[in-house]
Amino acid sequence: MRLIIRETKKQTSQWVAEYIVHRINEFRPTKDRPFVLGLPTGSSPEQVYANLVDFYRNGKVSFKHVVTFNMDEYVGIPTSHPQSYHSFMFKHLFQHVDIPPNQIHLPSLENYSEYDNMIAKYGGIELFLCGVGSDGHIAFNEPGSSLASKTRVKTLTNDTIVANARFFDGNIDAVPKSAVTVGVKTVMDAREVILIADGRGKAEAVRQAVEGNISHVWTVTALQMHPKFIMAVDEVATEELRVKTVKYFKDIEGASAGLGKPRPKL
Ligand SMILES: N[C@@H]1[C@@H](O)[C@H](O)[C@@H](COP(=O)(O)O)O[C@@H]1O
Repeated sequence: MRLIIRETKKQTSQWVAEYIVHRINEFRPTKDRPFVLGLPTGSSPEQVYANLVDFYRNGKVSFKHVVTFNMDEYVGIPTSHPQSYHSFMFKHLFQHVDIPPNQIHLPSLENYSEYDNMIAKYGGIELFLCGVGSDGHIAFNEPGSSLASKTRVKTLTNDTIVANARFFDGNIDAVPKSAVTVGVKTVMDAREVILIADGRGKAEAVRQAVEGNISHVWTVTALQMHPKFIMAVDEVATEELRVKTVKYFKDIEGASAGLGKPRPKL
């Protein structure tokens, strides 16, 4: 894995957005060979989406030949609900860029059993952008989820319901109790995964992802087995990592960017 550490969330988001733009452009997508992008919602990717919209407006990227698959959606609220992930995605990204609506996919009660097949029909996901819950869940793969899971309906843990109540005026009762989510394997099947995490509240999840053992208790740890996995985090999200770990990743990233001083002996 690569661990990219930037001082602030703003800088981390900028790095991730630039990386996505670079990957889309390098791929040279066409109508017959679109770039398939997996996407998350949440506060973590918000700034990334704002940056992608800026890149689009400045002519640096087009989404005309990009096909998207979102990772999750609540069950029990209509897609038109302001807090649905459907609404979130249109508000922050889709309505501002040139992606054709028929190239946008979100999981639902109607399509979830076919969702992994739909992805496979496009040749699989090229790049999956993820966030992570403070309990280490990816998408809505809560602690104890199978690391071999595919898209399905999951019951949300109390921790997640409490964490997401901030989007429902702090009202825990208004938060849906279940969701449709891609599985851990759905994410693992992507050719590349990039995860963004920021803030002190994610520090333990980041520690587990980087230094922990692979475990279904912290489903993010499955990504240690992914052949092409990047974590992009801000400084404060590294606070539970060992100093040595942080130094190691900063050192190799600095060296590979040609910025590094000679590597100190650890
Ligand atoms: N299902 C979503 C995840 O996809 C998201 O990554 C996580 C973190 O959200 P945030 O980025 O708002 O911290 O929480 C939610 O429960």
